[in-house]
Amino acid sequence: MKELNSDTILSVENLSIRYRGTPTDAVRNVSFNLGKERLGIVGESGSGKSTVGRALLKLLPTAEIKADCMQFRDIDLLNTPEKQMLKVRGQRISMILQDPKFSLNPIQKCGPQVDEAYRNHIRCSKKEARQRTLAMLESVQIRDPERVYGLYPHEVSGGMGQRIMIAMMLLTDPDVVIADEPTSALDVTVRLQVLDILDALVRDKGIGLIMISHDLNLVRNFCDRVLIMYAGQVVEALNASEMHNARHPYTKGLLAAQPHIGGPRAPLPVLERRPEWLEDVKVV
Ligand SMILES: Nc1ncnc2c1ncn2[C@@H]1O[C@H](COP(=O)(O)OP(=O)(O)OP(=O)(O)O)[C@@H](O)[C@H]1O
Repeated sequence: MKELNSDTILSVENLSIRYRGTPTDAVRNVSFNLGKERLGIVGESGSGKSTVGRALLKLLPTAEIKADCMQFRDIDLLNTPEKQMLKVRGQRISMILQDPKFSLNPIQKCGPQVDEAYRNHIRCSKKEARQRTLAMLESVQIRDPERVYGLYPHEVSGGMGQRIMIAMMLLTDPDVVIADEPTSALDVTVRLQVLDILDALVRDKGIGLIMISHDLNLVRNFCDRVLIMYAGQVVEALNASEMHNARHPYTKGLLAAQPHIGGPRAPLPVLERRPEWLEDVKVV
């Protein structure tokens, strides 16, 4: 196992993943470190972003995961038995998914679901869990937590549902949060509120946030660093503020394909893809 320096929470080296029964790796030789920062993983649909996120939590029962290193603090995630993974998952590394509708149980009120998640990890009375839930709901800017506690998932808006999911994920003070398209199902103003909450987690609690998205502009404006994925590989890693200096032709193509409001009217360029980009990838 590697000795991680104090700034590194998570370290991944040459991660490759192949789904059983498929002829090629869905993810190949992906490497990155995560500190107390916002790391974006961006790429088109099918490029392997979510597969990387799920692999970190070993949530891929139908895939083979190989890596030279996949380490969270002093835990070797690759070789950790499932029993210990249960303590890592949801407690020290949490995940938020795109649409709260699919994550919340439709036939149970929202508050008790959060209580239950807490009591799965921490031994405490129902009353203590309820108090913790209400405090967490308040911390994600839900103004009337008592009322929201008693609502069913279909009675809350998408933005409220996503905040409930974030509250659920924060219960155990995780060190790493993997947010997989957390705002794609939300409208623009609610999206900003949710990003604000995630941003505060990095600033105030010092978590490491992995933001998975296909939205280059969102990642560019929100994250500190960005990994660009193309067909299962990271082809470029950049500081978000240096995006305009991208060197890989795929990243340049993605940037050129962004529409500019107010600019001269012109057809958007077609995104070029070349098979040779996948041979001998050196992350630039
Ligand atoms: N359970 C599975 N079995 C087989 N192949 C899969 C499975 N899940 C994903 N894949 C394949 O792995 C590749 C990467 O998929 P993944 O969902 O990680 O991409 P993504 O970049 O997150 O895409 P999206 O933005 O659409 O979610 C795709 O080719 C996909 O078809």
